[in-house]
Amino acid sequence: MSVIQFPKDFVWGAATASYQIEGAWNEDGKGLSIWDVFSHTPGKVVNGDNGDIACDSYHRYEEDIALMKELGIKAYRFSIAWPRIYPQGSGEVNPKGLEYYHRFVDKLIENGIEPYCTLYHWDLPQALQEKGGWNNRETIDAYLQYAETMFKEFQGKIKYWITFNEPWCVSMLSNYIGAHAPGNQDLQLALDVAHHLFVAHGKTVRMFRELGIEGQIGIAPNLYWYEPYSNRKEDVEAARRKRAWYNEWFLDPLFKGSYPQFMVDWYKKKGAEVNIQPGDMEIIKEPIDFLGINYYSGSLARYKENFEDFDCEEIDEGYEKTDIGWNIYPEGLYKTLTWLTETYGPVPIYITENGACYNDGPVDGRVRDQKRIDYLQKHIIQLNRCIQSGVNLKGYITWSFMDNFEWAEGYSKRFGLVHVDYNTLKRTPKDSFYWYRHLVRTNWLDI
Ligand SMILES: CO[C@H](O)c1c[n+]2c([nH]1)[C@H](O)[C@@H](O)[C@H](O)[C@H]2CO
Repeated sequence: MSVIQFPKDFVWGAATASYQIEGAWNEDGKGLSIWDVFSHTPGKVVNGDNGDIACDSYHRYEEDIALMKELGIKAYRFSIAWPRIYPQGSGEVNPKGLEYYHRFVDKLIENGIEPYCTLYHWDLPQALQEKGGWNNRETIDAYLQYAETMFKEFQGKIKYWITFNEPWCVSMLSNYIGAHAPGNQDLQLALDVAHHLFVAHGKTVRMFRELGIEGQIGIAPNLYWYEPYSNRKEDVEAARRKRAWYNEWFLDPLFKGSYPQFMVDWYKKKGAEVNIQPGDMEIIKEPIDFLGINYYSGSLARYKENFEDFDCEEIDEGYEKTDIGWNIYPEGLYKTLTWLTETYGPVPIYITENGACYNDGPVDGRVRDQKRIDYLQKHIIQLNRCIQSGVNLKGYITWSFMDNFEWAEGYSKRFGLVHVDYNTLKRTPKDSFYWYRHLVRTNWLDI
Protein backbone atom coordinates (compact mmCIF):
# COMPACT_ATOMS: atom_id res chain seq x y z
CA MET A 1 0.00 0.00 0.00
CA SER A 2 1.18 3.53 -0.65
CA VAL A 3 -0.23 6.92 0.15
CA ILE A 4 -0.72 9.88 -2.12
CA GLN A 5 -1.03 13.21 -0.36
CA PHE A 6 -2.77 16.33 -1.61
CA PRO A 7 -1.72 19.95 -0.84
CA LYS A 8 -3.07 21.10 2.53
CA ASP A 9 -5.21 23.85 0.93
CA PHE A 10 -6.62 21.53 -1.75
CA VAL A 11 -10.38 22.09 -2.02
CA TRP A 12 -12.66 19.02 -1.87
CA GLY A 13 -16.27 19.53 -2.85
CA ALA A 14 -19.41 18.18 -4.46
CA ALA A 15 -21.74 19.59 -7.09
CA THR A 16 -25.36 19.76 -8.22
CA ALA A 17 -27.44 22.08 -10.40
CA SER A 18 -30.74 23.90 -9.89
CA TYR A 19 -33.04 22.17 -12.36
CA GLN A 20 -31.65 18.76 -11.42
CA ILE A 21 -32.38 18.90 -7.69
CA GLU A 22 -34.69 21.79 -6.68
CA GLY A 23 -38.15 20.85 -7.91
CA ALA A 24 -40.67 23.60 -6.96
CA TRP A 25 -40.83 24.21 -10.70
CA ASN A 26 -43.68 26.74 -10.45
CA GLU A 27 -43.43 27.92 -6.84
CA ASP A 28 -42.84 31.31 -5.26
CA GLY A 29 -43.05 33.24 -8.50
CA LYS A 30 -40.55 31.18 -10.50
CA GLY A 31 -40.95 31.54 -14.27
CA LEU A 32 -40.80 28.69 -16.76
CA SER A 33 -37.41 27.50 -17.95
CA ILE A 34 -36.62 25.81 -21.25
CA TRP A 35 -36.14 22.59 -19.26
CA ASP A 36 -39.64 22.82 -17.78
CA VAL A 37 -40.95 23.05 -21.34
CA PHE A 38 -38.60 20.40 -22.77
CA SER A 39 -39.22 17.84 -20.01
CA HIS A 40 -43.00 18.38 -20.31
CA THR A 41 -42.78 17.62 -24.04
CA PRO A 42 -43.60 13.95 -24.70
CA GLY A 43 -40.69 11.88 -26.00
CA LYS A 44 -37.89 14.19 -24.88
CA VAL A 45 -36.98 12.57 -21.56
CA VAL A 46 -36.71 8.88 -20.64
CA ASN A 47 -39.90 7.60 -18.93
CA GLY A 48 -41.45 11.06 -19.41
CA ASP A 49 -39.55 12.23 -16.31
CA ASN A 50 -39.36 15.93 -15.46
CA GLY A 51 -37.92 18.24 -12.81
CA ASP A 52 -41.23 19.29 -11.26
CA ILE A 53 -40.21 17.69 -7.94
CA ALA A 54 -36.71 16.26 -8.58
CA CYS A 55 -35.03 15.90 -5.14
CA ASP A 56 -37.33 18.60 -3.71
CA SER A 57 -34.18 20.37 -2.53
CA TYR A 58 -36.01 23.69 -2.71
CA HIS A 59 -37.81 22.58 0.48
CA ARG A 60 -35.19 20.11 1.84
CA TYR A 61 -31.98 22.12 1.48
CA GLU A 62 -31.39 22.20 5.24
CA GLU A 63 -31.38 18.39 5.33
CA ASP A 64 -29.06 18.33 2.32
CA ILE A 65 -26.65 20.83 3.86
CA ALA A 66 -26.57 18.79 7.08
CA LEU A 67 -25.48 15.81 4.96
CA MET A 68 -22.84 17.98 3.23
CA LYS A 69 -21.52 18.93 6.64
CA GLU A 70 -21.35 15.24 7.60
CA LEU A 71 -19.51 14.59 4.33
CA GLY A 72 -17.01 17.23 5.41
CA ILE A 73 -16.74 19.04 2.08
CA LYS A 74 -15.37 22.56 2.09
CA ALA A 75 -17.00 23.57 -1.20
CA TYR A 76 -20.45 23.05 -2.65
CA ARG A 77 -21.03 23.86 -6.30
CA PHE A 78 -24.63 24.67 -7.10
CA SER A 79 -26.43 26.76 -9.70
CA ILE A 80 -28.98 29.55 -9.54
CA ALA A 81 -32.24 29.07 -11.44
CA TRP A 82 -32.31 32.27 -13.50
CA PRO A 83 -36.18 32.03 -13.84
CA ARG A 84 -36.48 32.24 -10.02
CA ILE A 85 -34.73 35.62 -10.11
CA TYR A 86 -36.15 36.99 -13.37
CA PRO A 87 -39.31 34.97 -14.17
CA GLN A 88 -39.51 36.69 -17.56
CA GLY A 89 -35.76 36.58 -18.08
CA SER A 90 -35.35 40.31 -17.45
CA GLY A 91 -37.31 43.25 -16.08
CA GLU A 92 -38.93 42.63 -12.69
CA VAL A 93 -36.90 40.78 -10.05
CA ASN A 94 -38.75 38.10 -8.06
CA PRO A 95 -37.96 38.86 -4.38
CA LYS A 96 -38.94 35.34 -3.28
CA GLY A 97 -36.29 33.93 -5.59
CA LEU A 98 -33.58 36.08 -4.03
CA GLU A 99 -34.87 35.26 -0.53
CA TYR A 100 -34.61 31.53 -1.22
CA TYR A 101 -30.99 31.69 -2.35
CA HIS A 102 -30.06 33.98 0.57
CA ARG A 103 -31.47 31.41 3.02
CA PHE A 104 -29.66 28.65 1.16
CA VAL A 105 -26.27 30.40 0.93
CA ASP A 106 -26.48 31.60 4.55
CA LYS A 107 -27.04 28.00 5.66
CA LEU A 108 -24.01 26.82 3.65
CA ILE A 109 -21.79 29.50 5.18
CA GLU A 110 -23.18 28.79 8.67
CA ASN A 111 -21.96 25.20 8.16
CA GLY A 112 -18.49 26.21 7.01
CA ILE A 113 -19.15 25.30 3.36
CA GLU A 114 -17.91 27.68 0.64
CA PRO A 115 -20.55 28.35 -2.04
CA TYR A 116 -19.29 27.91 -5.63
CA CYS A 117 -22.06 29.38 -7.72
CA THR A 118 -22.82 28.59 -11.34
CA LEU A 119 -24.89 31.39 -12.82
CA TYR A 120 -26.06 29.33 -15.80
CA HIS A 121 -26.51 25.57 -15.73
CA TRP A 122 -28.89 25.31 -18.71
CA ASP A 123 -32.25 26.47 -17.31
CA LEU A 124 -32.79 29.52 -19.53
CA PRO A 125 -36.01 31.46 -18.86
CA GLN A 126 -38.54 30.30 -21.45
CA ALA A 127 -39.59 33.91 -22.04
CA LEU A 128 -36.12 34.56 -23.50
CA GLN A 129 -36.23 31.39 -25.60
CA GLU A 130 -39.42 32.69 -27.16
CA LYS A 131 -37.38 35.69 -28.34
CA GLY A 132 -34.69 33.48 -29.85
CA GLY A 133 -32.84 32.38 -26.73
CA TRP A 134 -29.05 32.23 -27.06
CA ASN A 135 -29.39 32.65 -30.82
CA ASN A 136 -30.48 36.23 -30.12
CA ARG A 137 -27.64 38.53 -29.10
CA GLU A 138 -30.08 40.47 -26.91
CA THR A 139 -30.10 37.51 -24.53
CA ILE A 140 -26.55 38.58 -23.68
CA ASP A 141 -27.93 41.80 -22.21
CA ALA A 142 -30.54 39.92 -20.18
CA TYR A 143 -27.79 37.64 -18.84
CA LEU A 144 -25.66 40.65 -17.87
CA GLN A 145 -28.60 42.16 -15.94
CA TYR A 146 -29.13 38.83 -14.15
CA ALA A 147 -25.42 38.45 -13.36
CA GLU A 148 -25.12 42.03 -12.07
CA THR A 149 -28.12 41.49 -9.79
CA MET A 150 -26.57 38.32 -8.37
CA PHE A 151 -23.09 39.86 -7.93
CA LYS A 152 -24.49 42.83 -6.00
CA GLU A 153 -27.03 40.79 -4.03
CA PHE A 154 -24.52 38.18 -2.86
CA GLN A 155 -21.44 40.39 -2.56
CA GLY A 156 -19.36 39.07 0.35
CA LYS A 157 -21.35 35.82 0.61
CA ILE A 158 -20.51 34.14 -2.71
CA LYS A 159 -16.84 34.50 -3.68
CA TYR A 160 -16.54 31.89 -6.44
CA TRP A 161 -18.60 32.46 -9.56
CA ILE A 162 -18.89 30.38 -12.71
CA THR A 163 -20.48 32.16 -15.67
CA PHE A 164 -21.50 29.11 -17.72
CA ASN A 165 -21.61 25.39 -17.26
CA GLU A 166 -20.38 23.60 -20.39
CA PRO A 167 -20.85 25.89 -23.39
CA TRP A 168 -20.38 22.76 -25.57
CA CYS A 169 -23.57 21.27 -24.10
CA VAL A 170 -25.50 24.55 -24.41
CA SER A 171 -24.44 24.96 -28.05
CA MET A 172 -23.64 21.57 -29.63
CA LEU A 173 -25.64 19.11 -27.49
CA SER A 174 -28.68 21.39 -27.29
CA ASN A 175 -28.68 23.12 -30.70
CA TYR A 176 -26.87 20.72 -33.06
CA ILE A 177 -27.25 17.20 -31.70
CA GLY A 178 -30.60 18.28 -30.23
CA ALA A 179 -30.67 15.89 -27.26
CA HIS A 180 -31.08 18.71 -24.71
CA ALA A 181 -33.35 21.75 -24.46
CA PRO A 182 -34.36 23.52 -26.66
CA GLY A 183 -33.60 20.57 -29.00
CA ASN A 184 -32.50 22.27 -32.25
CA GLN A 185 -30.37 20.51 -34.87
CA ASP A 186 -28.51 23.18 -36.79
CA LEU A 187 -24.71 23.52 -36.89
CA GLN A 188 -24.76 27.22 -37.78
CA LEU A 189 -27.15 27.89 -34.93
CA ALA A 190 -24.88 25.97 -32.55
CA LEU A 191 -21.84 28.04 -33.57
CA ASP A 192 -23.83 31.26 -33.10
CA VAL A 193 -25.06 30.13 -29.67
CA ALA A 194 -21.51 29.24 -28.59
CA HIS A 195 -20.27 32.62 -29.71
CA HIS A 196 -23.03 34.51 -27.91
CA LEU A 197 -22.29 32.55 -24.72
CA PHE A 198 -18.63 33.57 -25.03
CA VAL A 199 -19.52 37.23 -25.50
CA ALA A 200 -21.86 37.08 -22.50
CA HIS A 201 -19.08 35.42 -20.50
CA GLY A 202 -16.47 38.03 -21.43
CA LYS A 203 -18.79 40.97 -20.75
CA THR A 204 -19.73 39.46 -17.38
CA VAL A 205 -16.09 39.01 -16.35
CA ARG A 206 -15.39 42.62 -17.37
CA MET A 207 -18.42 43.83 -15.36
CA PHE A 208 -17.32 41.74 -12.36
CA ARG A 209 -13.98 43.57 -12.43
CA GLU A 210 -15.51 47.01 -12.97
CA LEU A 211 -17.94 46.53 -10.07
CA GLY A 212 -15.02 45.52 -7.85
CA ILE A 213 -16.83 42.40 -6.70
CA GLU A 214 -14.88 40.50 -4.02
CA GLY A 215 -13.98 36.99 -5.16
CA GLN A 216 -13.04 35.02 -8.25
CA ILE A 217 -14.78 34.29 -11.53
CA GLY A 218 -14.35 31.56 -14.12
CA ILE A 219 -16.16 29.27 -16.54
CA ALA A 220 -16.66 25.47 -16.62
CA PRO A 221 -16.19 23.81 -20.02
CA ASN A 222 -16.51 20.05 -20.43
CA LEU A 223 -13.40 18.51 -21.96
CA TYR A 224 -12.99 15.09 -23.54
CA TRP A 225 -9.80 13.25 -24.51
CA TYR A 226 -9.37 11.42 -27.83
CA GLU A 227 -6.19 9.46 -28.51
CA PRO A 228 -5.34 8.62 -32.14
CA TYR A 229 -5.98 4.95 -32.97
CA SER A 230 -2.59 4.86 -34.69
CA ASN A 231 0.22 7.28 -35.53
CA ARG A 232 -1.00 7.41 -39.16
CA LYS A 233 -1.40 11.07 -40.17
CA GLU A 234 -5.11 10.66 -40.89
CA ASP A 235 -5.79 9.13 -37.47
CA VAL A 236 -3.78 11.82 -35.69
CA GLU A 237 -5.70 14.53 -37.54
CA ALA A 238 -9.06 12.85 -36.93
CA ALA A 239 -8.38 12.71 -33.19
CA ARG A 240 -7.26 16.34 -33.27
CA ARG A 241 -10.55 17.41 -34.89
CA LYS A 242 -12.64 15.42 -32.43
CA ARG A 243 -10.72 16.82 -29.43
CA ALA A 244 -11.06 20.34 -30.80
CA TRP A 245 -14.82 19.94 -31.14
CA TYR A 246 -14.96 19.71 -27.35
CA ASN A 247 -11.74 21.37 -26.22
CA GLU A 248 -9.94 23.97 -28.37
CA TRP A 249 -13.16 25.46 -29.70
CA PHE A 250 -14.18 26.30 -26.14
CA LEU A 251 -10.74 27.23 -24.81
CA ASP A 252 -8.89 29.11 -27.58
CA PRO A 253 -11.34 32.06 -27.53
CA LEU A 254 -10.93 32.43 -23.75
CA PHE A 255 -7.14 32.39 -23.74
CA LYS A 256 -6.10 33.32 -27.29
CA GLY A 257 -9.00 35.53 -28.35
CA SER A 258 -9.47 33.45 -31.52
CA TYR A 259 -11.08 30.24 -32.71
CA PRO A 260 -8.81 27.38 -33.86
CA GLN A 261 -8.35 28.13 -37.56
CA PHE A 262 -8.25 24.49 -38.67
CA MET A 263 -11.70 24.03 -37.16
CA VAL A 264 -13.02 27.31 -38.62
CA ASP A 265 -11.96 25.93 -42.02
CA TRP A 266 -13.52 22.55 -41.25
CA TYR A 267 -16.86 24.11 -40.29
CA LYS A 268 -16.75 26.30 -43.41
CA LYS A 269 -16.55 23.11 -45.50
CA LYS A 270 -19.69 22.02 -43.64
CA GLY A 271 -21.43 25.27 -44.57
CA ALA A 272 -21.19 26.93 -41.16
CA GLU A 273 -19.11 29.92 -40.06
CA VAL A 274 -18.52 32.02 -36.99
CA ASN A 275 -20.34 35.36 -37.01
CA ILE A 276 -18.01 37.65 -35.09
CA GLN A 277 -18.82 41.31 -34.51
CA PRO A 278 -16.02 43.89 -34.09
CA GLY A 279 -14.60 43.76 -30.58
CA ASP A 280 -16.15 40.39 -29.68
CA MET A 281 -12.92 38.42 -29.42
CA GLU A 282 -11.24 41.08 -27.27
CA ILE A 283 -14.16 40.90 -24.84
CA ILE A 284 -14.20 37.09 -24.80
CA LYS A 285 -10.58 36.82 -23.73
CA GLU A 286 -11.06 39.00 -20.65
CA PRO A 287 -8.76 37.17 -18.18
CA ILE A 288 -10.44 34.79 -15.74
CA ASP A 289 -9.35 33.80 -12.23
CA PHE A 290 -9.82 30.07 -12.65
CA LEU A 291 -11.01 27.43 -15.06
CA GLY A 292 -13.56 24.82 -13.97
CA ILE A 293 -13.02 21.57 -15.86
CA ASN A 294 -15.73 18.93 -16.20
CA TYR A 295 -14.15 15.62 -17.22
CA TYR A 296 -15.83 12.21 -17.41
CA SER A 297 -14.39 10.14 -20.21
CA GLY A 298 -12.33 9.72 -23.38
CA SER A 299 -11.78 7.33 -26.26
CA LEU A 300 -9.69 6.28 -29.26
CA ALA A 301 -10.32 8.04 -32.58
CA ARG A 302 -9.70 6.69 -36.08
CA TYR A 303 -10.10 8.36 -39.47
CA LYS A 304 -13.20 7.27 -41.37
CA GLU A 305 -14.09 9.19 -44.53
CA ASN A 306 -17.43 11.04 -44.39
CA PHE A 307 -18.24 9.48 -41.02
CA GLU A 308 -20.39 11.75 -38.88
CA ASP A 309 -19.13 15.33 -38.62
CA PHE A 310 -15.39 14.96 -38.30
CA ASP A 311 -14.47 12.01 -40.55
CA CYS A 312 -13.67 10.26 -37.32
CA GLU A 313 -14.99 7.16 -35.58
CA GLU A 314 -14.57 6.18 -31.93
CA ILE A 315 -12.88 2.80 -31.45
CA ASP A 316 -13.93 0.84 -28.45
CA GLU A 317 -10.70 -0.64 -27.15
CA GLY A 318 -12.71 -2.66 -24.66
CA TYR A 319 -12.81 0.09 -22.05
CA GLU A 320 -14.83 -0.71 -18.95
CA LYS A 321 -17.94 1.46 -19.00
CA THR A 322 -20.18 3.04 -16.38
CA ASP A 323 -23.95 2.50 -16.30
CA ILE A 324 -24.47 5.41 -18.70
CA GLY A 325 -22.18 3.75 -21.25
CA TRP A 326 -19.22 6.12 -20.97
CA ASN A 327 -15.67 4.72 -21.15
CA ILE A 328 -13.69 4.74 -17.93
CA TYR A 329 -10.51 6.50 -19.11
CA PRO A 330 -8.74 8.12 -16.13
CA GLU A 331 -5.49 8.64 -18.06
CA GLY A 332 -7.49 10.94 -20.29
CA LEU A 333 -7.87 13.30 -17.35
CA TYR A 334 -4.08 13.50 -16.97
CA LYS A 335 -3.61 13.99 -20.72
CA THR A 336 -6.31 16.67 -20.83
CA LEU A 337 -4.97 18.73 -17.92
CA THR A 338 -1.30 18.50 -18.92
CA TRP A 339 -2.21 19.39 -22.52
CA LEU A 340 -4.30 22.32 -21.25
CA THR A 341 -1.44 23.62 -19.10
CA GLU A 342 1.10 23.25 -21.94
CA THR A 343 -1.26 25.00 -24.38
CA TYR A 344 -2.76 27.80 -22.30
CA GLY A 345 -0.38 28.22 -19.37
CA PRO A 346 -0.66 27.54 -15.63
CA VAL A 347 -4.25 28.75 -15.26
CA PRO A 348 -5.67 27.80 -11.83
CA ILE A 349 -7.94 24.78 -12.36
CA TYR A 350 -10.72 23.27 -10.30
CA ILE A 351 -12.21 19.99 -11.41
CA THR A 352 -15.81 21.19 -11.22
CA GLU A 353 -17.30 17.87 -12.31
CA ASN A 354 -16.07 14.28 -12.35
CA GLY A 355 -18.08 11.26 -11.34
CA ALA A 356 -19.68 8.03 -12.41
CA CYS A 357 -23.12 6.73 -13.17
CA TYR A 358 -23.88 3.56 -11.26
CA ASN A 359 -27.48 2.71 -10.49
CA ASP A 360 -26.95 0.80 -7.24
CA GLY A 361 -29.82 0.98 -4.78
CA PRO A 362 -30.14 0.31 -1.05
CA VAL A 363 -29.97 -3.30 0.16
CA ASP A 364 -30.70 -3.64 3.88
CA GLY A 365 -30.39 0.15 4.09
CA ARG A 366 -26.89 0.27 2.56
CA VAL A 367 -25.84 1.24 -0.99
CA ARG A 368 -22.77 -0.78 -1.99
CA ASP A 369 -21.36 1.34 -4.87
CA GLN A 370 -17.80 0.02 -4.97
CA LYS A 371 -17.59 0.71 -8.71
CA ARG A 372 -18.13 4.42 -8.07
CA ILE A 373 -15.39 4.36 -5.44
CA ASP A 374 -13.06 2.66 -7.94
CA TYR A 375 -13.88 5.25 -10.61
CA LEU A 376 -13.30 8.18 -8.26
CA GLN A 377 -10.07 6.72 -6.92
CA LYS A 378 -8.66 6.10 -10.41
CA HIS A 379 -9.37 9.70 -11.43
CA ILE A 380 -8.14 11.26 -8.20
CA ILE A 381 -4.86 9.34 -8.55
CA GLN A 382 -4.48 10.98 -11.98
CA LEU A 383 -5.04 14.36 -10.36
CA ASN A 384 -2.12 13.72 -8.05
CA ARG A 385 -0.03 12.93 -11.15
CA CYS A 386 -1.17 16.25 -12.62
CA ILE A 387 -0.09 18.16 -9.52
CA GLN A 388 3.29 16.39 -9.58
CA SER A 389 3.54 17.39 -13.27
CA GLY A 390 3.03 21.10 -12.57
CA VAL A 391 -0.69 21.50 -13.28
CA ASN A 392 -2.03 24.38 -11.17
CA LEU A 393 -4.79 22.28 -9.68
CA LYS A 394 -6.73 23.90 -6.83
CA GLY A 395 -9.50 21.48 -6.06
CA TYR A 396 -11.81 18.63 -6.96
CA ILE A 397 -15.60 18.94 -6.91
CA THR A 398 -17.24 15.61 -7.63
CA TRP A 399 -20.42 15.10 -9.60
CA SER A 400 -22.68 14.63 -7.85
CA PHE A 401 -23.49 15.24 -4.21
CA MET A 402 -26.80 13.39 -4.69
CA ASP A 403 -28.70 11.43 -7.33
CA ASN A 404 -30.73 13.85 -9.40
CA PHE A 405 -32.60 14.54 -12.65
CA GLU A 406 -30.12 13.44 -15.32
CA TRP A 407 -31.51 15.59 -18.15
CA ALA A 408 -32.75 13.53 -21.11
CA GLU A 409 -32.04 10.35 -19.12
CA GLY A 410 -34.45 11.47 -16.43
CA TYR A 411 -34.08 9.60 -13.12
CA SER A 412 -32.77 6.45 -14.78
CA LYS A 413 -29.13 7.41 -14.25
CA ARG A 414 -27.60 7.97 -10.83
CA PHE A 415 -24.35 9.92 -10.18
CA GLY A 416 -24.71 10.78 -6.50
CA LEU A 417 -22.71 10.03 -3.38
CA VAL A 418 -26.15 10.10 -1.76
CA HIS A 419 -28.94 7.86 -3.03
CA VAL A 420 -32.36 9.48 -3.48
CA ASP A 421 -35.55 7.40 -3.39
CA TYR A 422 -37.73 9.38 -5.80
CA ASN A 423 -40.91 7.96 -4.31
CA THR A 424 -40.17 8.94 -0.73
CA LEU A 425 -37.33 11.45 -1.34
CA LYS A 426 -35.37 9.63 1.37
CA ARG A 427 -31.67 10.34 1.23
CA THR A 428 -29.23 7.44 1.87
CA PRO A 429 -25.46 8.06 1.89
CA LYS A 430 -23.77 5.44 -0.29
CA ASP A 431 -20.51 3.63 0.52
CA SER A 432 -18.83 6.20 -1.77
CA PHE A 433 -20.07 8.96 0.58
CA TYR A 434 -18.13 7.45 3.46
CA TRP A 435 -15.10 6.76 1.25
CA TYR A 436 -15.07 10.38 0.04
CA ARG A 437 -15.55 11.63 3.64
CA HIS A 438 -12.36 9.81 4.66
CA LEU A 439 -10.47 11.35 1.72
CA VAL A 440 -11.79 14.83 2.52
CA ARG A 441 -10.90 14.49 6.19
CA THR A 442 -7.36 13.06 5.69
CA ASN A 443 -6.49 14.72 2.37
CA TRP A 444 -4.72 11.55 1.25
CA LEU A 445 -5.49 8.33 -0.60
CA ASP A 446 -4.29 4.86 0.37
CA ILE A 447 -3.62 3.05 -2.90
C1 LIG B 1 -21.06 14.58 -21.36
O1 LIG B 1 -20.43 14.76 -20.11
C2 LIG B 1 -20.51 16.09 -19.68
O2 LIG B 1 -19.25 16.59 -19.38
C3 LIG B 1 -21.39 16.21 -18.48
C4 LIG B 1 -21.80 15.27 -17.58
N1 LIG B 1 -22.63 15.92 -16.73
C5 LIG B 1 -22.73 17.22 -17.11
N2 LIG B 1 -21.95 17.39 -18.17
C6 LIG B 1 -23.63 18.26 -16.52
O3 LIG B 1 -22.89 19.43 -16.17
C7 LIG B 1 -24.40 17.71 -15.33
O4 LIG B 1 -25.54 18.53 -15.15
C8 LIG B 1 -24.75 16.23 -15.59
O5 LIG B 1 -25.64 15.74 -14.62
C9 LIG B 1 -23.44 15.42 -15.59
C10 LIG B 1 -23.65 13.91 -15.69
O6 LIG B 1 -24.15 13.60 -16.95
